Amino acid sequence: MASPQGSLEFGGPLGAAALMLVLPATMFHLLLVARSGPARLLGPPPYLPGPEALWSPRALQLVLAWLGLQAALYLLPARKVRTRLAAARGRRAEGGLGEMKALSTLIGAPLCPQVAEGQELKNKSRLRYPINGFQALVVTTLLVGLGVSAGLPLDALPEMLLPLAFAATLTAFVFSLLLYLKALVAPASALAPGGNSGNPIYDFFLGRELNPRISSFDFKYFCELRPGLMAWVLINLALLLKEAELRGSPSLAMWLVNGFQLLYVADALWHEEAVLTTMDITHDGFGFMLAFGDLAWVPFTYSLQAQFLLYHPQPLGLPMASVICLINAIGYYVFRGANSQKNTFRKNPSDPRVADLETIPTATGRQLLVSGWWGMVRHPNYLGDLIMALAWSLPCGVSHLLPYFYLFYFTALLVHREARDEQQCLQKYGLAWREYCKRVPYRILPYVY
Ligand SMILES: NC(=O)C1=CN([C@@H]2O[C@H](COP(=O)(O)OP(=O)(O)OC[C@H]3O[C@@H](n4cnc5c(N)ncnc54)[C@H](OP(=O)(O)O)[C@@H]3O)[C@@H](O)[C@H]2O)C=CC1
Ligand SMILES: CC(C)CCC[C@@H](C)[C@H]1CC=C2C3=C(CC[C@@]21C)[C@@]1(C)CC[C@H](O)C[C@@H]1CC3
Repeated sequence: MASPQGSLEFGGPLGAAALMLVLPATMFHLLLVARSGPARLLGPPPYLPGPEALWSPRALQLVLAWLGLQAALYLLPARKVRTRLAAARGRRAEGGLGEMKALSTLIGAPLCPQVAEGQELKNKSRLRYPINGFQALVVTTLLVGLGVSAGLPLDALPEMLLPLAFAATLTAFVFSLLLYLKALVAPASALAPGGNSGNPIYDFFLGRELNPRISSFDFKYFCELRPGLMAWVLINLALLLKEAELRGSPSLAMWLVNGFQLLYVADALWHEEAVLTTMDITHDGFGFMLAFGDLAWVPFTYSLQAQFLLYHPQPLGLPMASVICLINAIGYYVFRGANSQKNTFRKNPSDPRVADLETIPTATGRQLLVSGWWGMVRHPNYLGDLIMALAWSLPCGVSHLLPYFYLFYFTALLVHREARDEQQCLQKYGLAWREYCKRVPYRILPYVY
C-alpha cells in the first residue's frame, strides 16, 4: 500500500513478490525444522517435501470445513441479532433503555451491544459488525470437546500439519485472487488508501478493497480474529494431547505454552470490538498479506513453540515455571492495561477511569493521551505483547533458537507496524503528534527505543 506520502510500502512490487514467496517458504521451513532432530532455525530444512507430503484432499476438506464452521458461527447469532434488532426497533417508543432491554432479553445476554459500528468511512457511513467472537470460541470448544469424547482423533492433527498448512496457503491464495477480482467491480469509495497502485502483483499482495463484504458478511473482519486464532489454539491442544499420548502426560512446558496462548486468543475474542480500530481494518486492503497471515501464518507458525516441545521435550522446574508465569502476567498486565485505557478513552474521554489523564488536544477534535500507559512510551501495548512473546518461548529452554522465532519475527513486525502507525498519526494529527513525540520520546521500550 502507498504510505501517506504516496510511496509504496514493503519494497514495492518486487518486495511484495519476494514476500509472497518468502513467507510461505518460511512457514514450511519452520514446520519441517520443528520436528527434525537438530531443530536448527538457521540451518537447511531436513528434507524437501514432495507433492505427496503437501497435497491431501482430506486436509483441504478439513480447512474448508473449519472455515465453514467459523462462518456459520459468525453468521448465525448475527442474523438473530439483526432480526431481534428489527424487533427492538419496533419498540423505540419505549426509549433507548427499553430497546436495550428488549434486545438483551431476546438474545439471552446481559446488557451489552452485540453489534458494533466501525470507524467512519470515506462516504461518511459506518459498517456494522457482529460481536460474537467469544461466543464462537465457546461453541467451538464445546464442539471440539464433544467430538473428542466421541472419538474424534484430534491427536492425528500433528501428523497432518504440513498438508493442512499447504491447504490453508492454497485457500488463502485462491481467496485473495477472488478478492482481487471482486475489487475490479467495486466502487472507488470502497477501495483502500493503499493497494491500488495499478501494479497487479503489489495490489494483489496488499489488497485493493478496504472492507470486502457479501451482504453483511465482512471477510476481513471474519478472518482477522476467528478461523486463524482459533485454529492456533486447536493445534496447540492437539499437540498437548499427542504429548500426553506419547509420554503419559503433557509436560509443564506444554501446559504453560497452551495456557498463555489460550489466554491471548480468548482475550482478543473477548475484546473483539477493539479490532475495529486497528489499521488492518481501518486502513489496509484485504489481499494476500492478510489472508495468508490470518489463515495460514498465524495457526501454523504461532503454534511453533508447542510443535517444538512435542518433538524436543524440555525439563522445567516449578521455580522457573513460576518466574515465566510472572513474566507473562506482567506482559499481559501492560498489554491489556494499555489497550483498555486507550479503548476506554476513545469511547468516552470523560469515563472516570481515564478522565484524570493528561491529554494533548488535536485539530481533529480528538485528544491524545500523554500520561498513564500512553505517557510511558508511544506504544505500551506493543511492549506488553513483546514481554508475553518472551514468556511463550522461555518454557522451551535456551538450547535452541527455533522457539524464539516468534519473538524475533514479532519484534520486526511491531517495529515496522509502529513506523507505519507513526506516519498515519503524523498525517492525522500534524503538530499535535510532534508535540506528543517530544513529550513521550520513546516508541516501545523506555530509554532504549
Ligand atoms: N500478535 C500479533 O501478531 C499482533 C498483535 N498486535 C496487537 O494488537 C493490538 C493493536 O495494535 P495496533 O492495531 O497496531 O495499534 P494500536 O492499538 O497501538 O493503535 C494505534 C492507534 O492508537 C491511537 N493512539 C496512538 N497514540 C495514542 C495516544 N497517545 N492517545 C490516544 N490514542 C492514541 C491512534 O489512533 P486514533 O488516534 O485514530 O485512535 C493510533 O493510530 C496491540 O496490542 C498489538 O500489540 C498487532 C499486530 C499483530
Ligand atoms: C504474514 C505477514 C508476516 C503479516 C501477517 C500479519 C498478521 C498475522 C497480523 C496483522 C495484524 C494482526 C492482529 C492480530 C493477529 C495477527 C494479525 C492478523 C491480533 C488479532 C492478535 C490478538 C490481539 O489482541 C489483536 C491483534 C490485532 C492485529
